[in-house]
Amino acid sequence: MTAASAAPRPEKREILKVQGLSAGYGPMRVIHDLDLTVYSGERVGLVGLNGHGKSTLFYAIAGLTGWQRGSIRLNGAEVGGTRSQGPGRYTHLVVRRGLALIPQGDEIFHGLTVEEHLDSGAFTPRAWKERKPRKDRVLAIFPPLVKLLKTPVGRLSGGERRMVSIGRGLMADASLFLVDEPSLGLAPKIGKSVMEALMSVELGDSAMVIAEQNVALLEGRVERIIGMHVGKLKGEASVAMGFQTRREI
Ligand SMILES: Nc1ncnc2c1ncn2[C@@H]1O[C@H](COP(=O)(O)OP(=O)(O)OP(=O)(O)O)[C@@H](O)[C@H]1O
Repeated sequence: MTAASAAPRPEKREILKVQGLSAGYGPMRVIHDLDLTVYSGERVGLVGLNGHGKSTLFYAIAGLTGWQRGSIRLNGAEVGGTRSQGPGRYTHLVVRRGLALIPQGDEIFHGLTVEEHLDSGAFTPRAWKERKPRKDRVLAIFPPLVKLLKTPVGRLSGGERRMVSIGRGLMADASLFLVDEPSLGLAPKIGKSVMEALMSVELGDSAMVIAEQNVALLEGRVERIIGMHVGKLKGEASVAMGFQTRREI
């Protein structure tokens, strides 16, 4: 296709707009007055050391922290505000607005098969209707799972379980995928291949934020890397534009 006949790139859209977000658990404030915007089609790395609030930011977006205040707009709709009725109370509404959270530590069920896990990720009516082509796409991203579809996940290796956990998240009909430390606990080579698989996901109009402690796994692979330090964001740099990524973590 020539440049002249190529379809114009769609305008990038604000998928997530976080403004003035603070969040924590009980008396503890983990996230401090944080702002973040994520656009359609981009993969953003969120890098920070253990305990600096990456998971808490994801939980706050999902409405799973003990408390939070500030604005979180997902696909233009406010899903933030002050939550006083307990973690998880509004999470289904955030999910309906387009969130898929792929949690740290897999959260899988040992007795269920790989296929049952993948199908469980297609829980909205639209995703369920399209689950066959969705599953094919996930299996193309994680080919080792093809032969394991009928195997209970309790029998899989750590790397295979991570593929199942991420694959289940990718089955969702979501526009924002939050992936929490996909390489955690894996051998370096396996962690790298899981990260490469995430990079091969066709985002289309959706977006992905990947929390990771190891900046080297993200460098040169994502559009932006944002450092997180004691509950605040810092050190944003565009790697795709050829700038040197800062290691402010
Ligand atoms: N459910 C919870 N209840 C109370 N405190 C929590 C809870 N989850 C996390 N914390 C605390 O919040 C702080 C930030 O933790 P968080 O898990 O968000 O950091 P992180 O950057 O994701 O690091 P990690 O790699 O450990 O997940 C830590 O002090 C942690 O102990």
